[in-house]
Amino acid sequence: MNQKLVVRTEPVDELAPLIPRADPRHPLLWMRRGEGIVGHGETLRIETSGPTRIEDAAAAWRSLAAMASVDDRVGLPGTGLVAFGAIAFADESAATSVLVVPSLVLGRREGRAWVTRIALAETADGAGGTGGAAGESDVAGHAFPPLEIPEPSPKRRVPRVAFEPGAVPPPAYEANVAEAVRRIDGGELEKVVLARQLMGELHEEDGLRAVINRLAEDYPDTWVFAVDGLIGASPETLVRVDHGTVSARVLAGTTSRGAGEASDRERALALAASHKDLAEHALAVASAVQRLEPHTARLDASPEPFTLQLPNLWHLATDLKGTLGDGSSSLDLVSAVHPTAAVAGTPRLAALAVLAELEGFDRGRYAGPVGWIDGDGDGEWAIALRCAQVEPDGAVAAYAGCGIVHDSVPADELAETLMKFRPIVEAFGG
Ligand SMILES: C=C(O[C@H]1C=CC=C(C(=O)O)[C@@H]1O)C(=O)O
Repeated sequence: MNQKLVVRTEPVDELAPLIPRADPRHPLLWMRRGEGIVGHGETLRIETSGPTRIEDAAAAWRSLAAMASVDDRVGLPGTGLVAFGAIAFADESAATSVLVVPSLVLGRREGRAWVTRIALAETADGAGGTGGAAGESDVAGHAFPPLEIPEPSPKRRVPRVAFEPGAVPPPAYEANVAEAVRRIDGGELEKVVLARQLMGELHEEDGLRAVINRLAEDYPDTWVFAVDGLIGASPETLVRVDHGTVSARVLAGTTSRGAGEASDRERALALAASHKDLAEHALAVASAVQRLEPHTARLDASPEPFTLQLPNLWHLATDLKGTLGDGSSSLDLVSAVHPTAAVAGTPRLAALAVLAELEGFDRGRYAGPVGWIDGDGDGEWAIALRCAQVEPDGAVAAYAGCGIVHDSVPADELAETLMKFRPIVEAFGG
């Protein structure tokens, strides 16, 4: 007996707001501006690790999807077969990379709402399904349990997690930045992104839904995610594939918000004119373009970086848009672009070596790809920034890092990590 996935998506009346319907203990969620998908249960998971973790996940997903029988009566991004994914940053990380296929997905997009059910079914002949019309009849023959849509739960206060410096406390971070600048000046590399960690403990087992809710309320324009304990609100789209179109948003270069309107505008203007930030940004754009180009028939970048306003800071941003040239899935493109110079540096290998040496801790899934993929390979992936990994024992590790170039100043970079920690620390009640 072989097994294959049977999938049915059907329209339902409004599901808004989505977050109160998420699982409070094991939330699975991908959302921006109130739209997105929430997963419940786990029909199966794919776990990978090591240098080929993304390619292995992409290949496993391709064969699973090819065998699935899908009856999708809505046909929007995020309907039909989907998996939520979180990928470790480094080849040598001890953290696993996962694709989680839920048993129930609740989704909202473009004013429409849907429910997807995903189950494993035995195939008597061992041959599996082939999708299409035959696949649909397989779904029709499958007895899904009666549909139970989780009711929204009342809003709760966020849990209180007290964060302490973890790996690379502030003085060590400043020393790392100074050392990175020395190496850059010595010609070893052009840019390296150095991170540090905060640690805390979550004592409320079912407190994560409130954390996610706070992130979504405070940072509605970011990708709010929860996948296998990785929780965050990232402004950076690593890559998005939708019916042959490809897009990405590259971020690098940061400044604080001003206190009043005039000073805020001045800060944004200064960022847009800062040689240091423009240089840091250009390297991040170049790395993404160079890696995406071989897979696209066309790829356009916004001509000048623009300033992206977030509640906690300003970023320099460049949007990339293009068309797919080679039938890559979104995970294939994730594999091509990760890690960009926004989270590693330039040249890539030299930067990875320097960051591993200076940081000296395992980033886990921080700065790795996080998102979802569907049965056709389309999907949306962000870089896991402004995030924390919550372990089953309640340990919470939050991360933030900065791009270091030749004129970086250690105290300024340390201050920048504080700005970047703000969303996740506040969401945990800090
Ligand atoms: C590495 C992080 O941010 C990256 C993304 C945007 C801006 C960045 C910067 O200005 O340094 C970083 O490259 C982080 O938030 O931990």
